[in-house]
Order: sequence, then structure tokens, then C-alpha cells
Amino acid sequence: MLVTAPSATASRPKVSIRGAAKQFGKMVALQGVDLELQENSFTCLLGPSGCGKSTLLNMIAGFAEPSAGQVLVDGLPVKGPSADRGVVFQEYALFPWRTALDNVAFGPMLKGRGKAEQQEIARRYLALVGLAGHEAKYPGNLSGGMKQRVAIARALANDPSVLLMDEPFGALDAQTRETLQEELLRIWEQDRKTVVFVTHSISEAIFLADRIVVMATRPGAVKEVFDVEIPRPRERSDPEFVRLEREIKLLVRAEVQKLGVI
Ligand SMILES: Nc1ncnc2c1ncn2[C@@H]1O[C@H](COP(=O)(O)OP(=O)(O)OP(=O)(O)O)[C@@H](O)[C@H]1O
Repeated sequence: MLVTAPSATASRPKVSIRGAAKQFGKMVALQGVDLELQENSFTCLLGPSGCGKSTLLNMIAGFAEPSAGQVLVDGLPVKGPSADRGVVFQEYALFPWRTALDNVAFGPMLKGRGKAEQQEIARRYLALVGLAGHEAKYPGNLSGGMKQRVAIARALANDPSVLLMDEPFGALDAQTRETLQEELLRIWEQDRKTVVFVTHSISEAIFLADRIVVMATRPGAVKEVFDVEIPRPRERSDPEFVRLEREIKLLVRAEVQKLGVI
């Protein structure tokens, strides 16, 4: 008889943020942030400009250290960047002198994979993001949406367990943005990761996320967390979608008003 011991990790969150704060000189960018992100969950960070979304993402990525508190991944403090945490930024950050294939093969190359394997991995991930046939193109010859697909493929080619995305679709036109949202969900359903996705768009957050963390400003902190239980694929005209959008809009507007911007 096969006896399966209860997994010690079954209830352990993938990412834990405990009392995290971040100061830049005297400026308190984040204060008292507590969040637990379950493995394979999709979390969106939402809030007005300057509330610390990127700072929080950068602390999970290991690009910035908390001034107080802890950021843990798999129960261990984050000490710096890791190939297990892939990052996608708004600006594609591709190497212009490398083809799409060689951009995606970069991570596997750093990991010391042989040339044939690097290319095989890169082809596979380019196909996953819908770019089969575009392997030999340089970033300069790709549209914004295609560049962002390459950036996603490049992050996925390291097979990270955490995918951190900082307004990845912010620079795209509305139509391309919606297509890439659908594609991202398709990829996430196929190749599960713990995703943390920063956005300014309430509709994008409701379309994508299991949980939406709405942040407060001055200092940046968690204001409210919403579990989105609308079944996928989500329709933006769904009454629950519209209701939630309105509720979150009021919350975010209150934060923007605090800043005296409107
Ligand atoms: N390296 C830094 N040095 C000094 N201040 C910083 C630094 N990084 C961020 N800040 C400040 O910390 C605060 C939070 O910035 P952050 O970029 O995290 O906000 P955000 O919510 O991501 O904003 P946006 O939506 O505009 O990208 C801002 O006031 C910003 O000016």
C-alpha cells in the first residue's frame, strides 16, 4: 500500500511578505506589508503611481532589499535575483543585437546548456508565445506586442517557479494588450507559475487575477485584497466583473485623491 505522507509544504505559501518596509533615504515607500501568495496563484498589484508596486515586485525579485521585515520565497529569505524568479518589464529589455531565438536562448546559455539544447528550449518557448517562424528576426523588426512575447518567452525559458511582471502590457495598444492578456492566461494554465503582475488597469487585473492587492499611498501599504472568483474566461461585461471594477475604481480613486492629483 502506498502511504503518502502529508506534504510539509502543502500549506506553505510560495511567497511570504512579512512586515516589509522600504525606505529610500527619509522617504517611506512601503510600510507594514504582509502578504502570502500561494503556489501557482496569479496576483495583481494595483494602485496609483508611486504606491510602491514596483518596489514590492523588486523586493520579491531580489533587486531591492526590505529596510525592515522579510520577503521569503519557499520559506527562505530572498538574498538577490535568481533564475527561479523570472522578470518581465514594460520596456522589453531585449538585446537588440540578438535574434528573437538568441534572446530567449540567453538564460539557458547562462545555465551552461549546450548550443543545441539552448536553441531547442528557445524554439519551444517562442512557439508557446505564438512566435514560431519569427526566430531569426531582430527586435528592431518586431512589433511591440511581438517584442513583449519574446520578453515573456525569455523569462519562461529559465523555467522559473515565480514570474514577476511589471506593467508588461502597459506600452501596448488596447487590442494587442487584450490579446496578450488572453495568451498569458493560456500559458499560465499550461505551465503553472506563481505570477505577480503589476498593473494600473483595474480591468486587466480583474481579467487576469485570482487575487487583487489594492495598494494605498503615502506610505505604500496594502489597502484591500480581493479574491476574484469569476470563472475564466472572464467577460468584461459580466455583471460581477462590472460590479468589482466599480468597487475597486472607487478605492483607487480615493488613493489618487489623497495625492491631490485630481
Ligand atoms: N531607487 C529609488 N530611489 C528613491 N526613491 C525611489 C526609488 N525607487 C522608487 N522610489 C520612490 O518610491 C515610491 C514608490 O515607487 P514605485 O516605483 O515602487 O511605485 P509604483 O507604484 O510602482 O509607481 P508607478 O505606478 O508609477 O510605476 C515613489 O515615491 C518613488 O519615487
